[in-house]
Amino acid sequence: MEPDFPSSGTFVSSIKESCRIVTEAAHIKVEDAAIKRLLESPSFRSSFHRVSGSHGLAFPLKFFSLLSELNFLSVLSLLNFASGYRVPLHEQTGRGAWDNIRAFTFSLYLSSATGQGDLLSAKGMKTMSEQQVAQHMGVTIHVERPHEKITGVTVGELGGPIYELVKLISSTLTETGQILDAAGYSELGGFVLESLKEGAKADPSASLGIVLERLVRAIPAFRDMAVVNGKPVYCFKKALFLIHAVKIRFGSSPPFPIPSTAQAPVFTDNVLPSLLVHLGVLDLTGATSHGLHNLFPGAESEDKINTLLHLPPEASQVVTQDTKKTPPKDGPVLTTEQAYVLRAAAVRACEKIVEYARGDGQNSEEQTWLKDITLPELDIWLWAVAKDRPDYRKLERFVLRGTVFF
Ligand SMILES: Nc1nc2c(c(CN[C@H]3C=C[C@H](O)[C@@H]3O)cn2[C@@H]2O[C@H](COP(=O)(O)O)[C@@H](O)[C@H]2O)c(=O)[nH]1
Repeated sequence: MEPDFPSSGTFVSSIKESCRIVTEAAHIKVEDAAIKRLLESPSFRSSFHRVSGSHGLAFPLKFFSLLSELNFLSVLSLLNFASGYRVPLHEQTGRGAWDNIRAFTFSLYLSSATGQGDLLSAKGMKTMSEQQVAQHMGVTIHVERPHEKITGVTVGELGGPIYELVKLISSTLTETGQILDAAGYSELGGFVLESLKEGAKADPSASLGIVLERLVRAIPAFRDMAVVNGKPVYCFKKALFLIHAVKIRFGSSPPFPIPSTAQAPVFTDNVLPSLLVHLGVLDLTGATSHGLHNLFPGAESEDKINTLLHLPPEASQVVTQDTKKTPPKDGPVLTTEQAYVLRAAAVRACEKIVEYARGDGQNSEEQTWLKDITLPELDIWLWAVAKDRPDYRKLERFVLRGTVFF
C-alpha cells in the first residue's frame, strides 16, 4: 500500500522522521557503544578516506553536451535497482546489479550515438521493449524445460528471474518515457534540470527537498515509500541518489544550480542495512514483531563483529581474484514490509552515526576529520567497503525481488 506524499516542503524531514519512528516501533536498537566500536575500528579508520572517495561516476564516454551527460546520469539513477537479482545476474553475466545497470545504460547511450534513434530520450524510453532491454543487457530471458511429449528434447520459453528483471526495467523506462513525453519533455535530463532550477529559487536549506519533491511527484519509479503497520515510511533512495550523483559529477564547478546534499538521508538499499547488521550497528535481537531477529543468524556474535571490524585478513592477490569470480550467495529473502523496516533502520542508524561523530568530546585531536563526515560519504563507504574486502563480499545481503526501488 502506498501512503500519501509527505506534505509539501517536508520531503527530506519526512524521510528522517518516518524512518526513526518505524525503527523504534520495530525495536531495532542502534546503541552508541556499537557506533563507537565501528567509528574507532581499524576497518573504518583505515579505509574511510580511500573508499568513500571512490565514486565511479565520471564515465569514459564522450557526451554531446552537458544536458546529454545529465540525462545519462538521470536515467542511470532511475534504473539504480535490481539488487534482488544479484545472484542470477552474477550467474549470467559475472557482474552484480550496479555493474549490469551501468553497462546497460552505456549500451543504450552508445547505440544512440550510432544513429539508431536516441534510446535515452523520452520517445526512445517510451517504446523500449523487453527484447531491446535483454539485448542491451546481454542476457538470456528464456528458460529451458523438458518437452512434454518428446523425451530428451528441451524447449525454451520466456521465464526465470532475469526475465522478471527485464520486464521491470522495460516497464520503468516505458512508463517514465510516456510521462515525460506527455508533459512535453524530450528527456529525463531536461526535467531534472528544470527541477534543479526550481530548487535554486528556494532557501538553500530547502533546495534539496524541493528538487526531491518534484522528482518523486512526477515519476512513479521514484515513489519509494510504503505503509508499515499503519505508518508511512519514506525512503526515496533513487531520487536522492540522482541528486547526489549530479553533485558528485558536476558539483566542483556547477554549470547549473545543485543543492547541497551534505544532509541528505542515505540512499537506502539492501547493502546498507545488511552491512550495518554484520558490523554490529543494527541490533535485531529484539525485533521479533516482523521476524527480523531470525534473518541473519549469528550476526550478533561479538567475535564475528570484532573480526570484521579488524583489518582485513592478509589475502594474496589470487585469493582476492577468486572471490570476485565466485558468484555470491543470496541472503534472506524478505517481504516488502521487512525490507522497508530494515531500510528505514539503515537511514536511522546512519543519522545516529553522523550525529555521534559530530558530538563534542568524542574525538581526540588527531581524529577531527571524523567530525566532518557526511551522510552521503558514509553511504558510499558502506556501499563500497562491502565490495572492497573479500570477507565483506561474502557477507549476505538481503533480497527483495519485484521492486524497482533498490
Ligand atoms: N546505498 C547505495 N546503494 C547503491 C549505490 C550504488 C552505486 N554506487 C556507485 C555509484 C556511486 C557510488 O559512489 C558508487 O561507486 C548502487 N547501489 C545499490 O546497490 C544495489 C546492489 O548492487 P550490487 O552490489 O552491485 O549487486 C543496487 O541495486 C543499488 O540499489 C550507492 O552508491 N549507494
